[in-house]
Parts: sequence; structure tokens; C-alpha cells
Amino acid sequence: MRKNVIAGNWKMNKTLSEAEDFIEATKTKIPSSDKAEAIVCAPALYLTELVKRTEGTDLKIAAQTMHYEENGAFTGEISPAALKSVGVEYAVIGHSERREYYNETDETVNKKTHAAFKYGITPIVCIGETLEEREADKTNEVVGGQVEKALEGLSADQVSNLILAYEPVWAIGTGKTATAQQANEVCAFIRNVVKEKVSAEAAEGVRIQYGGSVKPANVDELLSESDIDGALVGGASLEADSFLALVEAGSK
Ligand SMILES: O=C[C@H](O)COP(=O)(O)O
Repeated sequence: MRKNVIAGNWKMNKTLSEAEDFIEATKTKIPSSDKAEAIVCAPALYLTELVKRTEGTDLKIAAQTMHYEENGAFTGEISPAALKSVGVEYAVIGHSERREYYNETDETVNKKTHAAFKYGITPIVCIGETLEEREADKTNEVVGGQVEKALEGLSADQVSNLILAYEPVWAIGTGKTATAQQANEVCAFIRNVVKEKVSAEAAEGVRIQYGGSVKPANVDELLSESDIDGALVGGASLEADSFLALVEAGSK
């Protein structure tokens, strides 16, 4: 059985003290469960401190992005080696905001995914269509193409261990959630792409989260769908109580 992944993506929110308060309020309340893992994707500046504070707990810390090179002249960037050196275990790769504002492409997403595995970091690879693409009936074409390119050159074993996050761009931060059925249809399609392009075992193992206006009020319905294995949550992950409610739902 696949374990749900409940990940709170704070994006560019919280000061250090707000981040510390959140972690102190949640880290001992994460149910130790074989049904879910709980992750906070924090601003890079706080990763070292938050990893230290969560040591020995069931709350894990992720980076929101990373570079694909080990080191070099890339001012302002953070390498997978640097993330690994401070104990970060997961990294979000190719979030639609990175694709839109920072020139992230399917090619860089693929390079970063390879680099994450090289350094023992679990990649959370984001994919999803825009409203325009959905309305033009291109959802499967767009999402299928993103998945195929993201996974290029990975072993079946690596694919089994990665996390894909299906986030329709039109549902992010808009309050418009895809219905559970709409979300599941695309997640099932993605799993089928993995089956065809990689292997049946990889398709069975890969976790596929849904993201886009997930909150405690709609998470149960989304998680009850067969091909949705968790949630990548922005706004509703910023408050400790709300994040804990989401994790609780994933652990049932
Ligand atoms: O990474 C999280 C997603 O972009 C969803 O954000 P949201 O829950 O605020 O819609």
C-alpha cells in the first residue's frame, strides 16, 4: 500500500520566529503512522534550523527548489550537495511558480530530479496544466508530456521512490479546487503514463499528490480517491492547526 504524503509548501511566507513557532507547535503532534508522511517545504534560509529542530520526530523538512549542479558559479542558488549536508531529505522540483517566474523547464526538472537522486534527496516533481490548456482539452497531452520528460533516464527503482505532485495551475491559490473526480482522473492518467513508459512496478510504487486549494474541508474527499496519494498544500499549510488536520486526514 502506498503511503500518503502530506506536504505543506510555505512558499515565500514566514519569518524565522514564525517558522520556529510552527515547528514547535506541530513536530510532536504528527501521528506516527505507516499511512502517511508529513513534510514542511520551508524557505531555504530556515532549512538548517528546522532540520535540527525536527530531528527524531515524524515531521520532515523539504527544500522548495534546488539547482542540478553540485557546485559552481550560480549566484543565489543552492546545490543538492548543500541540501544534503544540512540533512534535507526532500526537494520540490518544477513547481508551476518556478516554471512561470524562474524559467524552470521540463529539461531542468529532469536534470534536477537526477541530481536529487544522486544526493539521496527524494524529489517531489510538480506537473499540471493551465486553465487555457484544460479548456483546449489538452490536459492529458500537457501533463503526459511533462511526466515523460521529467522521468527520462531514471531507473524503475528511482521512479518507484519519487513523488509526483499533480497541481492544475488554475487551482493554485485560487480557491478553485479540482473536484476529487477530476483530480483522480488525471492522477490515474499519470500513473498509466508511468506504467507505459517505465514499468508496472514503478506505477504501483510512485506516489501522486494532488495540489491546488486543498484544505481540511476537502482533503478527505480527495484522499479517498484511488490514485491520489496525498496533497501538496500552500495556503492551508501555514497555520499549525490546519496543517495538523491535513496530516491527520492523511493518516487515517
Ligand atoms: O505547492 C502548493 C500549491 O501550489 C497549492 O497552493 P494552494 O494550496 O495555496 O492552492
